[in-house]
Amino acid sequence: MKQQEQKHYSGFVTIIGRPNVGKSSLMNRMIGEKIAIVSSRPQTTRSRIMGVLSQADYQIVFLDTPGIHDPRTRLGEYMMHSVRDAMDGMDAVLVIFDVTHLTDNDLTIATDMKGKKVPVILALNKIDLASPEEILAATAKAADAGFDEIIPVSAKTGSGVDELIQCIRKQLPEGPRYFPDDMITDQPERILCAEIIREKALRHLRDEVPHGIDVEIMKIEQLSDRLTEINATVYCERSAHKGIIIGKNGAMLQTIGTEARGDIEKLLDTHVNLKLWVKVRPDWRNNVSDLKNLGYDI
Ligand SMILES: Nc1nc2c(ncn2[C@@H]2O[C@H](COP(=O)(O)OP(=O)(O)OP(=O)(O)O)[C@@H](O)[C@H]2O)c(=O)[nH]1
Repeated sequence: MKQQEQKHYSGFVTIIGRPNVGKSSLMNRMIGEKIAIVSSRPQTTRSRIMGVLSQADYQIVFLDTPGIHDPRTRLGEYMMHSVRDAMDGMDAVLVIFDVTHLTDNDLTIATDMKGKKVPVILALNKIDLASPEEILAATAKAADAGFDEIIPVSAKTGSGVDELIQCIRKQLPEGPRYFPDDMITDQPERILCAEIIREKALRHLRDEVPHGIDVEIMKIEQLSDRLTEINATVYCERSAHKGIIIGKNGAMLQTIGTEARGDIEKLLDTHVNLKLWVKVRPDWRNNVSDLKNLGYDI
């Protein structure tokens, strides 16, 4: 007797939230791999990053967008465009709030979304930092604001994450596998490598060098089955920053390089010979041709 074919569900889900609420962390937790970079500085995520979660009977394609914020520079405007684009053609929207910093302004998103006719799921993240009473109060506030599906989660501990995935899965229509099971992201390796280096740089330099850091991969060359050579340039806006990034006798750059190399070796599954340079590019964030050179699609 022919077995009845199992139904398959699939869809595109955009992730929206203010900077630093944990969008990248939550997506990484759901996908189970490190795709989006995570740092404690707001606005770490600059471009749309796709993550694919494939199971036997469903496939969820996530788009991680930059946080909602005021456009102040051209880069900021670009990020706002990504958020708007990310809403089009979506099967569901995942809104993420930080349960410890829930503002009335955040809650107006529920009203903004009402007209969109897309299922909206709210993840209240960072519940590991809140008491049960605080979580209950935040959930009640969000329900009053009009959110129908509210799931308290912690990207850090994983609590509530399975429930969140099931809630998203229930919103998906029947559909095909859009991507092969083993594909977890559409980001080219050079972007992932650049993001890893930028994450390490931001982690060590968060106070000394503000946001004007970017990384460009100049070369990725596979020298053998077991060794890849990567040359990358770290850009900063001021010459004073260059010295800080390099550090005393090159110590800071070496620390960034060593940490980045470890993560890149895991990602590429080969040994990596990583060479880093630091260059000053004044005002790169407002310069369209520099943004294009750095891979921003503007
Ligand atoms: N305690 C706790 N910290 C978290 C949790 N989720 C994220 N964080 C931390 O919050 C900070 C921001 O996390 P990200 O995932 O980079 O946040 P994001 O929303 O993607 O940030 P942008 O890229 O700036 O939009 C990092 O320091 C994370 O470690 C959580 O569930 N609990």
